Amino acid sequence: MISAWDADDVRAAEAPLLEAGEPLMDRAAFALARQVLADLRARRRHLRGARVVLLVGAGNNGGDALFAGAVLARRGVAVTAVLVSDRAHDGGLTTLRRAGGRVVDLAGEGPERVGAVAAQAARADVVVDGVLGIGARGALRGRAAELVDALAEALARGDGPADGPGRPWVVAVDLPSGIGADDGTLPGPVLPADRTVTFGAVKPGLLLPPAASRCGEVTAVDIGLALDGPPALRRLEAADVGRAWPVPGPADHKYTRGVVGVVAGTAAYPGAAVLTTSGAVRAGAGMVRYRGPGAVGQAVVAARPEVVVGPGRVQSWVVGPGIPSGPDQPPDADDGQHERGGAALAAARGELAGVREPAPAVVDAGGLALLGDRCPPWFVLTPHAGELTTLLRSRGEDVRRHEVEAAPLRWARRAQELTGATVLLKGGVTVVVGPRGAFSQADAPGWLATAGAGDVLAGLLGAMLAARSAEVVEQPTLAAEVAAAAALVHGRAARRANPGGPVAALDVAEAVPATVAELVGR
Ligand SMILES: NC(=O)C1=CN([C@@H]2O[C@H](COP(=O)(O)OP(=O)(O)OC[C@H]3O[C@@H](n4cnc5c(N)ncnc54)[C@H](OP(=O)(O)O)[C@@H]3O)[C@@H](O)[C@H]2O)[C@H](O)CC1
Ligand SMILES: [K+]
Repeated sequence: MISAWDADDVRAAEAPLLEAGEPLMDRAAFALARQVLADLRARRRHLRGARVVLLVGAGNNGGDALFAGAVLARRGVAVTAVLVSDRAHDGGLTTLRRAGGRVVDLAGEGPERVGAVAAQAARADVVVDGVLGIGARGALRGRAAELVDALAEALARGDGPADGPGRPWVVAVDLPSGIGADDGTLPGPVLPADRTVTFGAVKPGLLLPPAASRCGEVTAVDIGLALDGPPALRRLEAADVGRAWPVPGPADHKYTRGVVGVVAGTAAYPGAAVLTTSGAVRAGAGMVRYRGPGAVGQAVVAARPEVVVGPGRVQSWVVGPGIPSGPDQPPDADDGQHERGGAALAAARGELAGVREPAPAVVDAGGLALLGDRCPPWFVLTPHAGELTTLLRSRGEDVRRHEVEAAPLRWARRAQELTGATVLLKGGVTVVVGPRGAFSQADAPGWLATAGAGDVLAGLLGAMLAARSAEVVEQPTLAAEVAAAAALVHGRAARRANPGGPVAALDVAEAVPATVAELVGR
């Protein structure tokens, strides 16, 4: 598992060590230099003649870059520091100069110099982005923003090193300058990195969309910080999911393995019912019960003979895939699924006569219109950005889809606050927010953005929740972890279904058993 802490928590952890005179910046700078040397060696035969340009801001982020540059200069690398602010770390500057590094004071020169300096940086083997770290406030501004824009243009133009691979390798110091360290937003220009060397702890912004796509490979460096509070964000890895997977034993039967109730699909969208039940069956549900129109039930059983059509005891519900909602639907467009879904959610709340205990519920697509005011945390909503926007607006938030996509953690958190449910926001990177803490999962290939993939995820998640039904109802934070695990399995199944190529949603469901076997077998 990867844990990420907010910038303030990192600062609080740094403070006592700085007080005690611990050389945190030296540790950071040496680790950064070591990584840049390794990256240089991977890109060219000899260090001699290699060129590195440091983009240096006003604070300690720039300090890290300057001290690291001095280490490189002492190894024979031609190092140039470009100062983008009227201040720079004195000690770092002195050390770099003593080591033979050059300094260009771009902040002190006119804007006409920006293009030339950007062109010089574009010809370097490595550009080290040391403009801003966790001290950033808002979008990159001033000469730093001008230089990042000009450099991005030069790179897009194809400028690159004379004697090395096509373009400079960009290494971000602590984080790409200008991203939201805690929320992963991109308030302004950011120089995309090929690698981010982050110190003390991973910051949430490195794992969250949209900023995560600008970070490249994240290398975390231990500089001796003790972060003992709860992380702001976590990312499950394969081993975490394999360890937690409920492997059945000789005493198990379908009810201990978990029965999933599925209310999905309509005569107009029967495929969603097949995909959702397939996801549940292939994830190892003890049994799947389908609720819906007769013709759809027949299509489901034809595709998945394991599925039972009709009512009965369940340990989790999946409500909504393929069920239309919204004001522009003709009244009978849902084929009675709104009523069935409403009853299922009442049962999941433990509020339906004759139902013994509440059960976790996955609420997707048209099911989101059936929620009522408040939900228990064992309800997992699985909207995409458009559905989340509709949900938020229906609860009084004046938000647009592009704003949700620009700040997914913020708006998934808001939806969790407004509904009480656990929220899994689907996207290239999946963000899950529970009553305490959040997850970000980046397991899915872009190929998974295909019709029906969300239906398979809903069924897969339904089976995983059913397998731990009582636990999930008792522990309010567990649903978020199970949802993050489902996103990991879903993404890995898509990769397994057709590595590096297109996948159909049903292929993803078919690949789930082998994916789970590999995780459990680790
Ligand atoms: N604390 C330590 O000893 C260690 C810190 N590490 C590294 O240090 C940075 C954090 O350094 P800090 O000096 O706190 O802040 P930054 O370097 O990130 O930013 C400093 C200045 O940048 C200016 N600023 C702020 N926002 C913007 C913006 N949007 N655009 C342009 N410039 C901006 C601001 O200067 P002003 O003159 O505008 O006030 C800031 O003062 C951390 O990320 C690590 O890299 C070590 O790694 C560990 C030890
Ligand atoms: K930086």
